[in-house]
Amino acid sequence: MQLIDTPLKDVKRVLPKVFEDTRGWFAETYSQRTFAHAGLPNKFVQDNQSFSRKGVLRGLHYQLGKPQGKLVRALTGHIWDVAVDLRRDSPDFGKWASFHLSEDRVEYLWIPEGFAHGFLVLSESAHILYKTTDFYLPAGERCIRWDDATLAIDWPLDEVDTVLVSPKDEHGMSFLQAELPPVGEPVHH
Ligand SMILES: Cc1cn([C@H]2C[C@H](O)[C@@H](COP(=O)(O)OP(=O)(O)O[C@H]3O[C@H](C)C(=O)[C@H](O)[C@H]3O)O2)c(=O)[nH]c1=O
Repeated sequence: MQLIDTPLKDVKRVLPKVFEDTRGWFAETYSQRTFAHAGLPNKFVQDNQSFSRKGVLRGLHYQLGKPQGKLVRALTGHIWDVAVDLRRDSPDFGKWASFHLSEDRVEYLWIPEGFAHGFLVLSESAHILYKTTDFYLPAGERCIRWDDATLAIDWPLDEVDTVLVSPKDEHGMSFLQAELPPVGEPVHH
């Protein structure tokens, strides 16, 4: 398994070893042992999967109270995935980075607790699978608007005809008003 650093401290691209043969390919896409050896968290308690059509934008979401580290993968389709560092004690506080996740490459994006996460679907549709390090806590859910002026994320809107955002996300907070994770959030794995 290969780990690749990203422009954001602690966000990693994770590429499991792929065994190709004349039939196709096989990969151990998750192994508690392999992740532990690589120094990645290996205690995931929930798997999520969402299906979205082209132009759907989900995010920017994070959770207070039970902060969730996320291991994100595109099973089908192609997304423009975004992580935003909300950790006030991080040198990358307020910084975002984007990543192409697609069915063409067996790749996870590891996004630690303390980040907001979102994605835009660029393909006709996409199935996104992600593992989380803590359970869903509806009362702890927070949303920062995808088009927040301070973050100024340059979503590739020219690659989609329309953008479909949930009513909840339409009413997200601005970055400057958002209730941010407490500093030094206990990171548990
Ligand atoms: C996140 C979640 C949602 N739900 C229920 C609550 C709603 O009735 C329904 C859809 O939820 P929501 O509209 O929040 O789904 P997304 O907009 O895809 O939210 C996710 O989108 C971004 C990209 C993320 O990184 C988060 O994992 C998550 O916030 O599923 C659950 O039952 N469990 C869960 O863990």
